[in-house]
Amino acid sequence: GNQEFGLIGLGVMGKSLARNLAGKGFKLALYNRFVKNSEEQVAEKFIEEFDELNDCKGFEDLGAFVNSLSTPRKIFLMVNAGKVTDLVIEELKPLLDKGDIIIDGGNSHFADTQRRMEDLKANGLHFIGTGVSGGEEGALKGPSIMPGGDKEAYQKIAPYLEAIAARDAQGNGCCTYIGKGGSGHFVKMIHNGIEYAEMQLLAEVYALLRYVNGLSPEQISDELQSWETNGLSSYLLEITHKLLLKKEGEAYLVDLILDKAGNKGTGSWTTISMAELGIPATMISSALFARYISSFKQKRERYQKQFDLSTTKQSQVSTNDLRNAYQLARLVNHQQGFELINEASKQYQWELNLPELARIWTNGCIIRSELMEELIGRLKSGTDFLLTLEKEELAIKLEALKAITIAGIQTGVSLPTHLSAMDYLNTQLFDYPTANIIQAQRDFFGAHTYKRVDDPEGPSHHTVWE
Ligand SMILES: O=C(O)[C@H](O)[C@@H](O)[C@H](O)[C@H](O)COP(=O)(O)O
Repeated sequence: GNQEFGLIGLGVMGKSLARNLAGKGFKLALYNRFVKNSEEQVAEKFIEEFDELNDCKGFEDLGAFVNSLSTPRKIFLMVNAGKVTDLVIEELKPLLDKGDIIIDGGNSHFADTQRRMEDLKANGLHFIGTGVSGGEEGALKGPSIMPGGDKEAYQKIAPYLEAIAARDAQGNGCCTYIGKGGSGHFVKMIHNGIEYAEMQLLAEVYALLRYVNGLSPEQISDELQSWETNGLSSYLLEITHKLLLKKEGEAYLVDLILDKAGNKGTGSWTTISMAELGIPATMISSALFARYISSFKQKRERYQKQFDLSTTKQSQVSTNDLRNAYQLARLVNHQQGFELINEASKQYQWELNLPELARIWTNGCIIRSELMEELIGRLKSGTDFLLTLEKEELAIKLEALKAITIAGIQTGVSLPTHLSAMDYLNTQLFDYPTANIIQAQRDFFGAHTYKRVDDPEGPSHHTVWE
């Protein structure tokens, strides 16, 4: 066939990516399985809707779709992660020829991607697991793309992915070969983890301004907008100050939204991965668990009703402190996220290029921000971003974070990510050992032994404690 690139799955992201690709002049074959009880042919109907899709061909027959593609075939899957992805791959396998390339753009788990890669390799087929970030609008106008897997195969699809990607400050595509195996989906997973904590930090800032300072959503929106000029600009800050202005009649829409946060899995995968890799990205796990706690709405209501405790009236929090605390907590969040990626790169021998990863996250993706621009440089000297701070600057921001977390504790306003940033910093910056007690307790009940401070590299010791 003559169609140069195939795309399977015309959901929200699939349609946006197809229009983006076609808008760049690529001749696409589009496939969407038959939708029950609907006469319409999804792909054909979609093609009729948009001029830029004129050179595209739509299919409901997978065989015809495959035959319409020039070889080696390049087929992009934008279907739900998990079983659906395996199903589509199983249907495709017998129709493909050696050297053909399947690209999975869904939010797949990196272990599934590695499994699929090995299975398809055994059939002479290439598999690229790629993170795609930016939501519906990003996919249409330029997402951030994180492809991992077979480098040779990537060279063959790079022209398509790099053409549709967002542009960084130098005009280069926010798409780069991430590394071997499931590394593309792994870094996308961590992207989402960092996203969770960034979103939660902003929700906590909102809570203090709303419930302690008594500001209206509009006033909070103004305050957050003013932060954009203080090196804090980010996509998430921007959408947060925008959504606070949305009204339904006289009511603010945010006041009509039930406070039970959903999740689709990448945050929990990140939390499992940090436990396996031994990297305490505490802010991400705190953000995930904040969503879990929020989902137990009735239980929370029962507690509030049964105990009806009053909280200490706290004077206003200083917005200066709030901004400084937020800035420091964001740095901790990004440091923890990149430490996790760095450790995975070592343990899984992926040799990831972290400054380059930060570069493709400067635009198109959900965590794009001014800070990410700065991190490109900082990552050249490792992931210890905190160490690059001036002592005075750190001391000022630490005082602010302390004031903010105390305000939360005083008033009962839950601040899980600000608090985990505060505690993470306390453990790093101040020498109040407690793990010696843990070691003694472990040795007491399980003879697990311990090292001695006067001989840290020496033998392990066991004590008969009683
Ligand atoms: O980078 C992105 O474009 C988003 O992160 C995208 O992948 C999706 O919106 C998340 O999966 C939402 O995740 P939750 O449903 O878990 O919040």
